[in-house]
Amino acid sequence: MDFKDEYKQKLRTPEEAVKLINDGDWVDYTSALGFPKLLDTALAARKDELHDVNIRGNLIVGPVKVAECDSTHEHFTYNTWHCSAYERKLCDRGEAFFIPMVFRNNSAYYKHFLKLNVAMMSVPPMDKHGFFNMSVTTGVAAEILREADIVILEVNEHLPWIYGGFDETIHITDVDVIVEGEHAPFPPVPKGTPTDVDIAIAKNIFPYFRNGDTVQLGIGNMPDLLGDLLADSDIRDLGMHTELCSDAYMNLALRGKLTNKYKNLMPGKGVTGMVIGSPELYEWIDHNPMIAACPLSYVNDPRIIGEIDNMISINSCISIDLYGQVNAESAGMRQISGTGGQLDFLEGASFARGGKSFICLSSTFHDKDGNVHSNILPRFCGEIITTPRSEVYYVATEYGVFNMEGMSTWQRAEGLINIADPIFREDLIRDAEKQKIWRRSNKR
Ligand SMILES: CC(=O)SCCNC(=O)CCNC(=O)[C@H](O)C(C)(C)COP(=O)(O)OP(=O)(O)OC[C@H]1O[C@@H](n2cnc3c(N)ncnc32)[C@H](O)[C@@H]1OP(=O)(O)O
Ligand SMILES: CCCC(=O)O
Repeated sequence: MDFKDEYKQKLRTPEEAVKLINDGDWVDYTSALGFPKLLDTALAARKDELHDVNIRGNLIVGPVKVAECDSTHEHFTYNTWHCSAYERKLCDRGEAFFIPMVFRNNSAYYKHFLKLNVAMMSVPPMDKHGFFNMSVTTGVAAEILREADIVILEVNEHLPWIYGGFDETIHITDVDVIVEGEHAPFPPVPKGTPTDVDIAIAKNIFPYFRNGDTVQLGIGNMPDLLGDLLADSDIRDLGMHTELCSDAYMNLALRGKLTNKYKNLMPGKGVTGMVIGSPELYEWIDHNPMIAACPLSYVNDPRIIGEIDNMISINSCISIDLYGQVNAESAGMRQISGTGGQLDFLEGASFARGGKSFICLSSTFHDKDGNVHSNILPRFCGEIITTPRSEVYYVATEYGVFNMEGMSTWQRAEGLINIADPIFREDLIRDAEKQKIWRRSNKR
């Protein structure tokens, strides 16, 4: 059969497609812009006739109608692997639940442990060979589609087609149902304005970069800003191996700083799993031969990352305690984001020849009432530990950079207090003394 005929045969309305979902099913929306907006709306409209349907997704900017329409969870329960700013508000309101994970294992969870009845995701239009591209969600999509009993694709002409290393496409013969419809162009992801503190942290890390380094920039304001600083510098021939491709990489490439020339793994190719950013980024990445999208089971595998010479990993966190434990995902017990790929890249960069990993944080946090809190805490009380103290390498604040590798507890306390805000240092010293991690001869 001609692929176009097969396409027509599998074409349904969103309302017809979601009739395939039954009570007790597990449904998957993949991630970020893979979110199937029309199918979600159609599924939410079936609320009263369905019971105990669970949905998984992550990094979705919303609105997710199945989550918002049923706070009783009798009909729908939405579960996220990694909170976007929108999904953290759902969790705050009890309209979503968080699933702890590391991204390198995301495929394995589906392959070995999870029930999955229906996968529904957005994809760009089919090509002439009958393939659909997994686009900005390649990092997680292939395994989800392989493991689902039923695959429903929602065609969205605004999604870019991204060349891949492997597992970046699905053929129409493996798809059960296709839906089409109207989609608005993607709005830009809101970007924070860099603060003086962000700029100071980025400047502190900057001297550690060398021509030819391969760079992973994590999620958040600081990694993005560092990309801009690198683009303005005279550094040359950077490489890209990252879970998330953001605008920073596009800016580096357009300024001639990102060439992937000296990468010893996949030379000439910038490797990514996911893409989140501006409409310009989606335009730039579309059919761009310098990019190879691959599953996160490959991109985030510390053994793969460890093969990349001069691999530099930059990630942010929310708080760190005097023992060096890193919390990058919660404010107290409030779920802010997730472990994501932080641990994967920290481990991988530490294995790499010439590799380095950085955890960045502002030394303080100003709450909504204007009170100032130290982000360097004596000890954690309910915060989630994203990276254990044994895996943390460089830590950077606006006051400096501290290398924790091989350091004793008293050295960690001293090094971290030295990069805390001066107004909190005396209190932290007193806490360190109480916790028996302060040496009498430590600097005061
Ligand atoms: C992508 C790759 O290649 S691999 C891996 C990268 N991934 C990770 O490192 C995962 C974990 N890290 C992250 O999720 C992010 O880097 C973060 C959350 C640490 C920082 O991201 P940013 O977007 O810069 O965070 P931002 O400063 O906007 O704060 C996010 C929220 O946390 C709150 N918050 C931040 N710090 C604190 C604090 N110390 N106390 C209380 N709340 C806080 C903010 O108020 C905000 O909440 P809101 O949305 O209700 O206003
Ligand atoms: C795609 C970014 C999610 C993460 O923090 O790992």
